[in-house]
Amino acid sequence: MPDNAAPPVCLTIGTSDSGGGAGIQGDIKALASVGCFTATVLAGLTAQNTTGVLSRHPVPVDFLRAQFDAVRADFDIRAVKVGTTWSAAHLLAIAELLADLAVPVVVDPVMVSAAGGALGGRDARAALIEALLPLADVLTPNVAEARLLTGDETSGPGELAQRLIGLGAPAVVVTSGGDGEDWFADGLTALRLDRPAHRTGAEHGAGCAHSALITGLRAHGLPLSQAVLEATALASGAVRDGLTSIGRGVHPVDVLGLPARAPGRATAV
Ligand SMILES: Nc1ncnc2c1ncn2[C@@H]1O[C@H](COP(=O)(O)OP(=O)(O)OP(=O)(O)O)[C@@H](O)[C@H]1O
Ligand SMILES: Cc1ncc(COP(=O)(O)O)c(N)n1
Repeated sequence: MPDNAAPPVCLTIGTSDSGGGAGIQGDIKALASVGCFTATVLAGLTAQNTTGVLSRHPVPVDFLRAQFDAVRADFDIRAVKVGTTWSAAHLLAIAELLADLAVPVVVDPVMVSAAGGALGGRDARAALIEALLPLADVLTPNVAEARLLTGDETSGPGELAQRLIGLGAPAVVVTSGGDGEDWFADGLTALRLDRPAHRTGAEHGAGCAHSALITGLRAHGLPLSQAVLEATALASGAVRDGLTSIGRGVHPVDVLGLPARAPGRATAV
């Protein structure tokens, strides 16, 4: 008999953030916050903190495959997030590995960090559009990434979302960070997602949390539109509650309510 209380397993394919706020580390926390267990496939490592990306080290594609095979052989994966993936070779391998895994795939095409460091090569653009978009459940770029992907340097998030649908994405959320205007489109509807814009300076990891939360909520079986609305509200709350005492740059978001978990503060269950 299926155990309905068992946490669904999600897989995140992306890159380590040594600063702990974004990337794979951010994904694990965001997925845990919505009751998911997370398996990880690393495509690369960064030497990074809240002030920026200091150094980077892609993982060889063969070793990416080995991680995927190990995880796939042992877990019932319910949803996948693809984050920072570095190169066309990594993206093509990921598309091949995911081709027969019939679960929602959330693609967050990360190319720049909140603190400004480059996180991907330009050759990745064509591979992402040709190989990964056809497998995606939803694509979640920010405005800068949507402009890079479409080559449209001037349009706002609503129009960029429509353009990405035109490039083959089945659904898109274009996020606008502190500008507060995110847009959802799925080919049938286009919707502005109203949410507050918080000025806490704690946005490091917001985009990673947002796409990981959509992934986790999809793993629980929520319809895409509901998963997007809930993830938007939760990611926005994580910026509002961000950890402004941590780091000297763009502070990390907090999806877990860490201050309330300190010894003596936690509510007894
Ligand atoms: N200043 C803010 N106030 C409220 N919510 C925010 C803020 N910044 C980010 N968010 C939340 O985080 C989500 C992602 O936002 P953002 O555009 O900053 O992502 P990003 O980090 O640029 O994305 P990517 O991972 O694609 O690089 C938004 O949908 C929103 O819910
Ligand atoms: C390894 C890695 N992946 C993704 C991001 C983007 O996160 P953000 O734009 O929220 O800083 C990052 N900074 N580092």
